[in-house]
Amino acid sequence: MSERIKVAVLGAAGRMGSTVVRAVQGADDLELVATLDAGDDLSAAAGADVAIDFTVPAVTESNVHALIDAGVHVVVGTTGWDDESKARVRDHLADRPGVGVLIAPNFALGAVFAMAFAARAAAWFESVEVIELHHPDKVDAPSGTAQHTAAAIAAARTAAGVGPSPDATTQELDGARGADVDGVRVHAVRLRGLVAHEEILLGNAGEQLTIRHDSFDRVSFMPGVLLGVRQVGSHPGLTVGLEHLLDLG
Ligand SMILES: NC(=O)c1ccc[n+]([C@@H]2O[C@H](COP(=O)([O-])OP(=O)(O)OC[C@H]3O[C@@H](n4cnc5c(N)ncnc54)[C@H](O)[C@@H]3O)[C@@H](O)[C@H]2O)c1
Ligand SMILES: O=C(O)C1=N[C@H](C(=O)O)CCC1
Repeated sequence: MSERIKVAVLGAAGRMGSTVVRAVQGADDLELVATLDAGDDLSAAAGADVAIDFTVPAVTESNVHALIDAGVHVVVGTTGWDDESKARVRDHLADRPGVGVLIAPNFALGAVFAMAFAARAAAWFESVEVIELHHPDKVDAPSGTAQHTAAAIAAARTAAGVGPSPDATTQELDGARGADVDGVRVHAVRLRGLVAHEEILLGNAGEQLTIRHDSFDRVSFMPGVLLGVRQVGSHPGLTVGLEHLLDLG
């Protein structure tokens, strides 16, 4: 058998991190060499080939820079990334050829396909809005997935020369029309009992297309996380979105 990939998990005590630890332990080609949570010394991850970060938006970027310095590939599921923080990682990686970082707002395969289908359809519908629905312990809104979805929809509509969704609202309570992500309205629901869900609503005169994805359990993210771990070393530089590993990018 070829050598196993040495894996470190950051945020290992969390909802996602603990699920990832079990998934790595269950994979014959992976070896769990470090589990870290808040307060642990990041240098414990330096012996890994790949580190997986499911921490919190406030710390994920500094974790990634430290791991790049240590020459460790990184698979990032933590959300909260913006254009500036991604640009800083891209610049850092330019000085560390061979190191790969994959940032994916959603590792559930169905969610990645839902985003891709929505972006393809978006140029053909007059109206489009995104609704994301999550458990109430989530700290960021709107979800990273919804922002990634809206950005892809906006890019597809711009490329096709489609204008903004029609909206006659002139009077509103703050927030009633949701957040504006690249011109696409995004609404966030927080409800006990939910895990991670997204609907993309597309409307034309006389018809509606609804694309919906549901993660009922965090195990849904594991095939995508493991795919990222196995492939990140062959994708030097920064990759944003699992779609690029599924030939959907
Ligand atoms: N990409 C995806 O598919 C996907 C799926 C689910 C969740 N997420 C994202 O993953 C992140 C984590 O979600 P969660 O539900 O597991 O949160 P959580 O709060 O359950 O877990 C976060 C963990 O990170 C730990 N942590 C905090 N600071 C740390 C540090 N400096 N070093 C190491 N660990 C640290 C916390 O103690 C906690 O155990 C969120 O940003 C969430 O949006 C992404
Ligand atoms: O539970 C969370 O938190 C999730 N966060 C990601 C996001 O913000 O898109 C992915 C789904 C679950």
